[in-house]
Amino acid sequence: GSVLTHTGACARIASNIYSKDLTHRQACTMANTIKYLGQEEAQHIDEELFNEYSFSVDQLMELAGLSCATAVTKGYPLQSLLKSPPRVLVICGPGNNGGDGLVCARHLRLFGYEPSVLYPKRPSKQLFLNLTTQCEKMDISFLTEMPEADVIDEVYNLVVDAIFGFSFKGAVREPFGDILSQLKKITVPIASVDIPSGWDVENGCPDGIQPDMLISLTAPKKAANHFKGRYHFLGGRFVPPALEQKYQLNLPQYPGTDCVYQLKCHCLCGWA
Ligand SMILES: NC(=O)C1=CN([C@@H]2O[C@H](COP(=O)(O)OP(=O)(O)OC[C@H]3O[C@@H](n4cnc5c(N)ncnc54)[C@H](OP(=O)(O)O)[C@@H]3O)[C@@H](O)[C@H]2O)[C@@H](O)CC1
Ligand SMILES: [K+]
Repeated sequence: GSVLTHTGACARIASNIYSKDLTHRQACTMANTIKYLGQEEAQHIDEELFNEYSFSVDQLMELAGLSCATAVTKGYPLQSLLKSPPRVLVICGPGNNGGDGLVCARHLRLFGYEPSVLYPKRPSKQLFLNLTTQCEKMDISFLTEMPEADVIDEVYNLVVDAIFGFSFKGAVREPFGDILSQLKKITVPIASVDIPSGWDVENGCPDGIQPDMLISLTAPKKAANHFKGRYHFLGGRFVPPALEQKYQLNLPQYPGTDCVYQLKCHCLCGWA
């Protein structure tokens, strides 16, 4: 077939599907060449990183959490925050997504923010105990219960959602149902780690939380096609080229030594 530039391909696909039931922006997102992963594919890549490439969870989680904290500094720089002190609420779930949240909180502290962590269901694995101790030793406070939505709006500048990632399945179980229903009521922005929590990993969730920022780790999951917030970042700059090729991830070139890449549409639709 004919060789199209990225911009040409994006514009062509967008114009073909725009007239159906998609917004121009959704069409452009889909037309982007970067691969959006299904749930099983994301889990296979994860297993391969650990089993074939011999990474440890701690290593990748550190880079994932650093990416999330860095993305927060780009979308919500300290000097732009409306409330002082620069408080951020980080909500951590029971799996590795929650671990990313703990790492993110620690780096946010180093970047000058004042994170508080809500970590209601803590696994007993040493990794999570260590990450918790590291936060405590850095004067990061742990909340004993989820604040009401109006309290969050009053006290915090934003919420980092590190509740569920790509292994989420089925109906939300407590205490996370209550937590997510408070998050649906807040007006301060939500930054979601990897997947907006409570969303189906592939199909999203039309009446779920609506984050302002999404940090996709390794590669976006299919749910990201339904993301309507302002900032979509790619993070987790640790994918070996051979693995990227095997799964045809078509990842963009991260700028210089940056650990995040801001995803935007490259056609001329004006979405930036
Ligand atoms: N390779 C990568 O890219 C890297 C990925 N990384 C990160 O790991 C994330 C994936 O982590 P993961 O596999 O540990 O699972 P995750 O999504 O955190 O949650 C599972 C937990 O949630 C629970 N749970 C599930 N469904 C539920 C429900 N309906 N209602 C309530 N609870 C429910 C379930 O609990 P249980 O079933 O045991 O009760 C389980 O404990 C990924 O998204 C990324 O952020 C980085 O750290 C490093 C490199
Ligand atoms: K999440």
